[in-house]
Amino acid sequence: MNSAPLSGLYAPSLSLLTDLYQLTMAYGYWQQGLQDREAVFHLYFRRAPFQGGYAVAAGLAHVADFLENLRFSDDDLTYLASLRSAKGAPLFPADFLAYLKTMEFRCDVDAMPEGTVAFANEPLLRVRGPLLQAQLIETALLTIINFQTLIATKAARIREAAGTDTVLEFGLRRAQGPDGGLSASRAAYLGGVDATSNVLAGQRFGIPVKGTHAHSWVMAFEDEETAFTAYAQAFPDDSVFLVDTYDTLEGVRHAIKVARTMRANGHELGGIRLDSGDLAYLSREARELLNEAGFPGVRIVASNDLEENLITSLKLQGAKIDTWGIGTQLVTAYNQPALGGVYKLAALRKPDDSGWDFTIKLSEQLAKTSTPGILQVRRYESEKGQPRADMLYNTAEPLPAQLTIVDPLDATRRRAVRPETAFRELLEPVFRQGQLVQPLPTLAESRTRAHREVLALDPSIRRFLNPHTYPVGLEETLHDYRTRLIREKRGVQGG
Ligand SMILES: Nc1ncnc2c1ncn2[C@@H]1O[C@H](COP(=O)(O)OP(=O)(O)OP(=O)(O)O)[C@@H](O)[C@H]1O
Ligand SMILES: O=P(O)(O)OC[C@H]1O[C@H](OP(=O)(O)OP(=O)(O)O)[C@H](O)[C@@H]1O
Ligand SMILES: O=C(O)c1cccnc1
Ligand SMILES: [Mg+2]
Repeated sequence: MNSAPLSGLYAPSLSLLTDLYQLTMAYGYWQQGLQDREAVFHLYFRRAPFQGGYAVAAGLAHVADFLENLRFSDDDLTYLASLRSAKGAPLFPADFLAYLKTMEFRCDVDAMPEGTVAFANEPLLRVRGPLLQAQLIETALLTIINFQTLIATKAARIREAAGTDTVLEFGLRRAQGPDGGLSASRAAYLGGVDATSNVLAGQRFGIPVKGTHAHSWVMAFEDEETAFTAYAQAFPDDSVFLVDTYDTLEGVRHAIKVARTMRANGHELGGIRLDSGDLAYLSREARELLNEAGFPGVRIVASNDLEENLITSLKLQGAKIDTWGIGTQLVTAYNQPALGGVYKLAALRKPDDSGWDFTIKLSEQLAKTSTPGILQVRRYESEKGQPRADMLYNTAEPLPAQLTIVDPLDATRRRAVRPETAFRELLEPVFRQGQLVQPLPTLAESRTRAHREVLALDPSIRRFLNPHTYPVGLEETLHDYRTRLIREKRGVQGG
């Protein structure tokens, strides 16, 4: 069993997609009789990626798929039974494994729909249910949501830079392995690219697939013109010629020559691709050559280690590029290869079932201290639908009539909410008692949402350099409660 088949990616038996400590804690909870104590966890990140001002939530569809299929197969249990303690005894006793065998997922999950714009410290997802189960799923939820949210956010930034130009994702060859590539293609599409070169992603997720040809195609023929002619023969209406194998502008001239023959035969060349050199200069020169030759409709595709800042710079330089092909920088999130999303316990049912104990994780840094409660995120919006401020509040406590939002890092910064301000509640029911409440949005719908939500943000929050911090605060009574809890846990008797 040294090479499990890759074809099983996202297939039913991913129940062991977890860190060992989730299972050892599960056994411990079970041994202590705590397995069914009701618990609430929140999944959130503490800082938006890429030093940006926002993130695009992604991955929920795969989380739902994982949770719907969460059950331990005989193979899973056989494997767990084979694990040994330091002294060689079984790590997990047979009666615990028997418990896992019959266990059925029955948590409630509320989450931001995919494509929702999210900010630091806001729960993207909330899990409520038996402690053992809610804990057990931590790692799978984080690995799915951290990566897809990261890549969807990168794609949204690239979309921002590219404006209405076409963006193609070319990353599979440089992705973090086959699953990295597959997840990245999905998240990149959700975040705003138009198509992918990844055919498996096209098949699995219905993403449009697109592409040109490689240098090796040109090198396989005696000269460039022959290579272009041959490609046009194979794809008379779908040809984009890569022109930089030998000399880029010579390549453009060869492309024009072949394009003339194509036109004489009733076909049009789709585009040319530039993959090296000064893309601003070469694209301008190529555009002029193509226009002069009567081919203003032939598109110019550019690729070569592109990302949002380069696209912005090339546009400022007057580059004449219609389509951006982006690989490595997008699918590996090159400049920030991980999102630090975390999953924290925020409430536990009292042992006598008389109410909740709200829990907090302290940190030296106030920014890393968690927020207790059963949280909801309320987004206040202007009449035009522009987000103004987000408020986290505890749904387990009554809300006061007059709402005030407090900045958790500086309690002197507060704003009163005018009662007539429109708002949306961002966490929506996804699972109840382990059952999917309703079908999730399609990938295309989530992509539309992402586009709409990012564009609704003020440009000061979207900009790449030193973006403005979007206001996210705690409802005042929650803030006061959290402050009290921090004092108590630190052993300080506060008023
Ligand atoms: N006008 C430009 N302004 C800023 N950066 C550019 C410009 N044109 C290209 N670049 C970027 O500069 C980097 C280096 O380009 P260059 O063509 O030298 O790279 P290369 O990968 O070595 O090319 P080759 O395939 O010929 O080896 C790439 O990331 C490319 O996208
Ligand atoms: O640069 P990326 O954003 O990752 O885009 C994908 C790259 O993959 C292809 O070639 P490859 O890099 O394999 O070879 P090349 O650089 O010699 O063209 C393509 O020509 C791009 O350069
Ligand atoms: O179709 C292309 O042009 C392509 C595909 C993958 C990587 N680079 C380019
Ligand atoms: Mg390259």
